[in-house]
Amino acid sequence: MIVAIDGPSGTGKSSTSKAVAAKLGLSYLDTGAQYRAITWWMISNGVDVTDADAIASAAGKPSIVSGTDPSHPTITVDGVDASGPIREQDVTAKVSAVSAVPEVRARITELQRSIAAGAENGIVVEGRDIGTTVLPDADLKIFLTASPEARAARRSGELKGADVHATREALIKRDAADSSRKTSPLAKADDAVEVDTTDLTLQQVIECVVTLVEEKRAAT
Ligand SMILES: Nc1ncnc2c1ncn2[C@@H]1O[C@H](COP(=O)(O)OP(=O)(O)OP(=O)(O)O)[C@@H](O)[C@H]1O
Ligand SMILES: Nc1ccn([C@H]2C[C@H](O)[C@@H](COP(=O)(O)O)O2)c(=O)n1
Repeated sequence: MIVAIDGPSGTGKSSTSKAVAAKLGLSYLDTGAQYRAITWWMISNGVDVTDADAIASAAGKPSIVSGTDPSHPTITVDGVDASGPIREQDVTAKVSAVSAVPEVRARITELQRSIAAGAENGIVVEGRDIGTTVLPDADLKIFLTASPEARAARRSGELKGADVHATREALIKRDAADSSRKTSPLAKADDAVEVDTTDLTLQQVIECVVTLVEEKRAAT
């Protein structure tokens, strides 16, 4: 069972995917963490992230390893735990530019496909282009959405007191960059089930996705 969960930032992809994978005994892959990891490596190694050629030349250098246990997902870069630094503001501000470079996408997509192929009990893979490009033959594709206001409120709560208006603007800017890039943009696959999470609790979204997976399992 391969489940692809895509959607814009703050729609609940990570929280939902981890919980669904844990409940159903599946592996879990956070592909955003991989793009963040390569971005962190570029910044740490002095690569100019406004220079697409420089990013492309360096794209093959870092070794990125993702742990796929949903109760303890991990990510290392060249053997170093990167789970903290990849969430820093500087990485968040630069990840859309780095992830738009085709050589970066080719490298990370190959990694994602090999992780999915090796997941013996099945996997939930979440990101922006999983249903459209990375795993177009996934058994189930889900596209999560939510209003910008709901997403900003969720993120501000997480960032403890962050300005909701500024958070909303930052989310919208990153979604616009991710949706408008030429290579494999953020998009809903034609055969994805869209779930609007604006007025749902996280628990309701998890239950909805678990039901969709169970229905798919029963039908195959
Ligand atoms: N339905 C929901 N209702 C309320 N809060 C939610 C809901 N879904 C997720 N959240 C909360 O919103 C925040 C963002 O969720 P999450 O990180 O899962 O989103 P995401 O889509 O993976 O975002 P990103 O793409 O930026 O990583 C978290 O604090 C999470 O607990
Ligand atoms: N499949 C993916 C996953 C992520 N990205 C890029 C675009 C996002 O803004 C960024 C960070 O993702 P997040 O941690 O917020 O889920 O990574 C992508 O291009 N493709």
